[in-house]
Amino acid sequence: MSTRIAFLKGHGTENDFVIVPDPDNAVELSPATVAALCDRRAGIGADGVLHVVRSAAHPAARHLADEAEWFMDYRNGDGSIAEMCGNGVRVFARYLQYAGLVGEGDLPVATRGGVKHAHIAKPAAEGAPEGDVTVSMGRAALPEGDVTVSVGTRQWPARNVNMGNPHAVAFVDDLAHAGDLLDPPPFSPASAYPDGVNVEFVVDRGPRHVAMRVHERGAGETRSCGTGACAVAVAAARRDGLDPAGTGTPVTYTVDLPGGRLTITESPDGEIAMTGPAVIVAEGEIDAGWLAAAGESA
Ligand SMILES: N[C@@H](CCC[C@H](N)C(=O)O)C(=O)O
Repeated sequence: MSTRIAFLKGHGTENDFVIVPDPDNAVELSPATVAALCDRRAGIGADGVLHVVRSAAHPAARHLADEAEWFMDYRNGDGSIAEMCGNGVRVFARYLQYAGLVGEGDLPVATRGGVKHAHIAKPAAEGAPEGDVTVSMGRAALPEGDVTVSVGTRQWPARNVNMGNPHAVAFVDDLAHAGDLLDPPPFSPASAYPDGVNVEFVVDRGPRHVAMRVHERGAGETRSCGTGACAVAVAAARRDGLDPAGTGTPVTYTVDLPGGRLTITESPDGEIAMTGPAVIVAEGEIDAGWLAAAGESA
């Protein structure tokens, strides 16, 4: 009888993930096996994988074990590794709650971008839907330098924002101008993003309210990107002449994505909080033989 590996499927504003609970870091997840799991026709299908490992059991997180028991070993759908995934942290927290490993309230999560602090809210009332999850995402870095993003014959200046992972934020007149986003949008200069970039296209919806589409590095166009929404909120605030630093007043933007809505607040100390839903939709078992063969056939 073939061995089985437990998995769950979850999403945050429709940025979807295969969740692989593996406290002791015993499951071999090569780039090829991750890509096979995320394949929407031959696999389970997802934008990425959340490998749930105890920090003490993973070489990339052992140094964080005193601060956070759990490590989100995040992989993009193509098998590549990214520093951070904002929606992923919310879904990761929801999984730990679902599994009875943590309760509502505060939860530190180790990531390759450092320890992020999540807060799982209580439902609004008895029998109400699950409460949202808020994640302290750290500060945005805004490297100087002109960046240009293009789609077909159109091109736009983009703001370079780093949320632990790289983003290029372009304000456009119409989200349809981003086209079908099947391929990564070209950017220049190439030196701006030596490791690739997530590209956000943004339009205004009202005061401190924007809508966006995103082409994610390693995943293609997705229905939501949490780090991308934070990058967009900061870029929109600076464009609007708003910087909470030193003012004592936080700045909040509502960011609409194809898969839902996120609320992003930048505090006077620069810390960015992202709030949104996180949902576990299914659980099942993966045939370990299939997974091993997927890794070998790549
Ligand atoms: N969807 C994520 C971002 C995942 C990583 C990204 N594709 C990258 O390579 O940097 C989010 O919600 O932040």
